[in-house]
Amino acid sequence: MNLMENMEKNMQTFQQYLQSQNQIAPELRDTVNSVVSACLKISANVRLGALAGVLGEAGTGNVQGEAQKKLDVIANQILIDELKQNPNVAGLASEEEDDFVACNAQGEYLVLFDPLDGSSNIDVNISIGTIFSILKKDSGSLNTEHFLQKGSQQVAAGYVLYGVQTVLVLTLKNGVNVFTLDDKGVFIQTHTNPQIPEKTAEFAINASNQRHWETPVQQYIGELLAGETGARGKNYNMRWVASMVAEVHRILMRGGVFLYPKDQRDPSKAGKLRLMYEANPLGLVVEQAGGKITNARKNMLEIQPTGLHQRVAVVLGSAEEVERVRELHG
Ligand SMILES: O=P(O)(O)OC[C@H]1O[C@](O)(COP(=O)(O)O)[C@@H](O)[C@@H]1O
Ligand SMILES: [Mg+2]
Ligand SMILES: [Mg+2]
Repeated sequence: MNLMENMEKNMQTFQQYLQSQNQIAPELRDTVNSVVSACLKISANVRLGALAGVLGEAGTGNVQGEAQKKLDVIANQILIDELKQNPNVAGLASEEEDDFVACNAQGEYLVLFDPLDGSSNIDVNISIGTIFSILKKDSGSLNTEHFLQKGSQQVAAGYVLYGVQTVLVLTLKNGVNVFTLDDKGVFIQTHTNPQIPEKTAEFAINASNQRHWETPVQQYIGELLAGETGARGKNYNMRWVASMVAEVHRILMRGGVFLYPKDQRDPSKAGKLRLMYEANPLGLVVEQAGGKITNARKNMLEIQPTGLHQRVAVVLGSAEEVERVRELHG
């Protein structure tokens, strides 16, 4: 079936979808729209890569001591410029900014984002993405406390995956919708309410860290690797893209379990991934699609944040596997 025939099957554009969501405030819809507009601009840069001179190192580092790629910096600036222009946005927080950035005093919403997730894949043409979380701002002059809300309080969240196809995945807390970027630069709705199956036989973990894992993770992965001869009684396959956003999309489309556990490389760190702009927004998408997300002990979305750049252990995906990991952690 070609694109025209597909369009005739009443597939709606992202704009039509957003306008139809009148259960949410117009100001929130407008905020979501600004994030998506910024992602379209990021997508244009990602797509051209070396032709636009945007690959390679920026030569700078972020607050977390990570080297920034040129595209990390470009994507961050595109989002900041777009969001500052929107009167509904009170402030933003980004992986690439030390502190929050105040936007418009009268704004009611806060946007938190990882401008580009999967930085190690930028220069090698493997899927990367922008992850975003939107919170409602409480009254008072803007301070860090306004941002430190539990994941369950997010009012919208999602990601744009710059992959083989560019897809926008959005939840407004009434399920999940997936939109695919067409050849005219328009997002068209392509999946409504995908469901993550409860059971799976596919897992994702960076196995090069095995010697640093804690006992419950060693035990869990041991069970999976034992396959049909072990306690789980079935064979498992493994995938590791090294872009969490791409792993989550695979899990959204066909199930699976993803782990980035706490390990002993740096015992002072609770994990590698960040709660506010990686785990929470992707967690809301996963939960809205029937999956689960935990820090191996409790529901991710019920963790009270203590810092904008707080790190967490992450286990997410098909419910049966996430529950097994939690069980092994006692
Ligand atoms: O290189 P590692 O340790 O496997 O880590 C990969 C993980 O790091 C991340 O790239 C972290 O995100 P950033 O690229 O935004 O820093 C995740 O997307 C991914 O799952
Ligand atoms: Mg990231
Ligand atoms: Mg990043």
